[in-house]
Amino acid sequence: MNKTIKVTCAIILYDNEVLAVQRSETMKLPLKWEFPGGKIEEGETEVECIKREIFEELNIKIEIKNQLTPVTHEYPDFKIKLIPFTAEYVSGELILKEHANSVLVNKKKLINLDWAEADLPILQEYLSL
Ligand SMILES: Nc1nc2c([nH]c(=O)n2[C@H]2C[C@H](O)[C@@H](COP(=O)(O)OP(=O)(O)OP(=O)(O)O)O2)c(=O)[nH]1
Repeated sequence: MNKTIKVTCAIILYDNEVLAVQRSETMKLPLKWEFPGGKIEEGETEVECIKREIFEELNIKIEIKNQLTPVTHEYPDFKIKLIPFTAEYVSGELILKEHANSVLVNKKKLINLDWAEADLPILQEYLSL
């Protein structure tokens, strides 16, 4: 069995809207929408990971607010533990380094995007806050 990969992601508020990003055609889960983030590296805390990933992928700095409930999800060919944080934009110009697209969406409209499956419970929890 493959081992579970640990991934952090951030629900980033930017002028009262939430940032969602679309995976590129060449990534796993092509063209699915997700909260930006990535795999935890050895020796790194979850919070260090999410801040690093957001800067690497989007060129912005964020402030972490809260951790939401982690979700374990099995895709057909791999399994992840997705660890979500809420966050606020702090500084920097948004530059997409890896993703195909990004949108700022009103919280109530987030559900209309075609999300990576593992994100759905996270989205549900966030919408209930
Ligand atoms: N960053 C992020 N990844 C997510 C989310 N939901 C979800 O299922 N994932 C999956 C997609 C990826 O397989 C994995 C995150 O890894 P990554 O973004 O660092 O890796 P990657 O696309 O380069 O994947 P890989 O080809 O290296 O395996 O978690 C999410 O909301 N954010």
